Amino acid sequence: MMILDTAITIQEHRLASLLAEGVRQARERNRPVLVSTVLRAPQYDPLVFFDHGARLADERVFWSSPSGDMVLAGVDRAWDISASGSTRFTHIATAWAELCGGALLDDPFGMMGTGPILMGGFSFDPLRPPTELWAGFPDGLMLLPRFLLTRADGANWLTINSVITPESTLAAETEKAQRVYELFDGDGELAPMAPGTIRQAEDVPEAAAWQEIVREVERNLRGGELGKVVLARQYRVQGRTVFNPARVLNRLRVQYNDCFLFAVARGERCFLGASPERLVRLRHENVRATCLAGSIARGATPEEDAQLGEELLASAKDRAEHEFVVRAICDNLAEVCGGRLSTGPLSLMKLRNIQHLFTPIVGRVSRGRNILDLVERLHPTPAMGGTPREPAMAMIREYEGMDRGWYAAPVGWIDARGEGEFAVAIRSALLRGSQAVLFAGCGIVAGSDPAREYAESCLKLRPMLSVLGGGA
Ligand SMILES: C=C(O[C@@H]1C=C(C(=O)O)C=C[C@H]1O)C(=O)O
Repeated sequence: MMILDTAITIQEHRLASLLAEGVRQARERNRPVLVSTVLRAPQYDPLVFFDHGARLADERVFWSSPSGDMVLAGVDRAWDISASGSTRFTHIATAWAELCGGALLDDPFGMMGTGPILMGGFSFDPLRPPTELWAGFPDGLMLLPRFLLTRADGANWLTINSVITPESTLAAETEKAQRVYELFDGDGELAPMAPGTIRQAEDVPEAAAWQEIVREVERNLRGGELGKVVLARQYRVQGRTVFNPARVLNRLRVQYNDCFLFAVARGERCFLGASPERLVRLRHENVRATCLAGSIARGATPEEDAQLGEELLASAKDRAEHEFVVRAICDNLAEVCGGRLSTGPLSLMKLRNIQHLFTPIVGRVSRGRNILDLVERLHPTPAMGGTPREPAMAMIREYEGMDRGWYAAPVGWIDARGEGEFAVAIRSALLRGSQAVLFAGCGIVAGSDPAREYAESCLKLRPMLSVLGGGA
């Protein structure tokens, strides 16, 4: 047994015998064998763990549910499952179930968010040809981290995953697993980010051109069959120095703690954000989904703020935009929840610089469902695509003229039982070195005003822009 300063205690003989059994089984069964060990971990900041991971590996993932209730920091890849096209969700779910089927688990605790967990995401539209911007982010990519630090209910857990193939050797697998010690090195603090780190920024397309697109789409919506189409745009930023994802996440954690924080880092690119929008959660057959659509600014005073909230609640246009989302989510979940589905009251979700109309949905599914099945049914909701779904997607392809990549698409995790949680990857940016591409979109309905939609998209860019150093 080896005890380190950081008090991570690994029973190395136990890990070694599990790995040896994995090597034996992989050869005997002539297939990959997943081996997973869960340990108690010290009170170490998962974000520091994520930051240290950059020294060790090209691939890192981060997830935090609102208020940090469940934090997952994954470093290095033990395995991945990628997929393209319209079968991407089922392909990944099937391959994952197969891998978990023959797994060797050493987990005396059984805590949610520990053990074998796949983390990653999907592109918004698998029918749109990909571009260089999103290289390394295919239609679907879920990573099994080699090392996963979980914070749940105030305690930390460390999972070490290995996937052993018939070609693996015990010595190589042991050596890879033991690199975990390097992640707990150092003082456990993140260096702060220097303020004013942005040198230059531009709207893509240019503001007037984007408003022209909104105008044209709005014209199409008047009297047509389409109810709503979401149009997005980019804001491209050039930093003074390379953006460090962990420091950016650290600022998001301070300023947007009520959101889902997520990051998927692959080589020099990192997609990250702070999204207020859950797509769906599945835990013990209980489903939760979020309808979020309809937006207005926060007020400078409590009175003004309350007045703006009232204005949003009374706005027929925003209510219509919101209702499309509620109806679609209920319809899509009704197929699996039947009558065990209920819609909470409409209220306001107040975020740091924007407020939204919000309706929670809860339901129950029968045993054996997996979260990816629910993600497939729900994505894209009319909050990100439009309604009806297919014609709205076709219109986005025709008018938007950009590669959304993983923006506005599902990002999250699934465990070995098929449970997990996905958020919608909005309020997000793709970092690459000292460059960042930020994304924001707005629901367009008949009667939408291009200038107001542009202003709303600016509000939605603000969270990422402020943490990148571009003002409040
Ligand atoms: C598309 C975005 O946000 C979505 C669009 C909203 C709207 O149009 O009112 C509100 C919340 C989100 O569902 C984004 O932030 O990029």
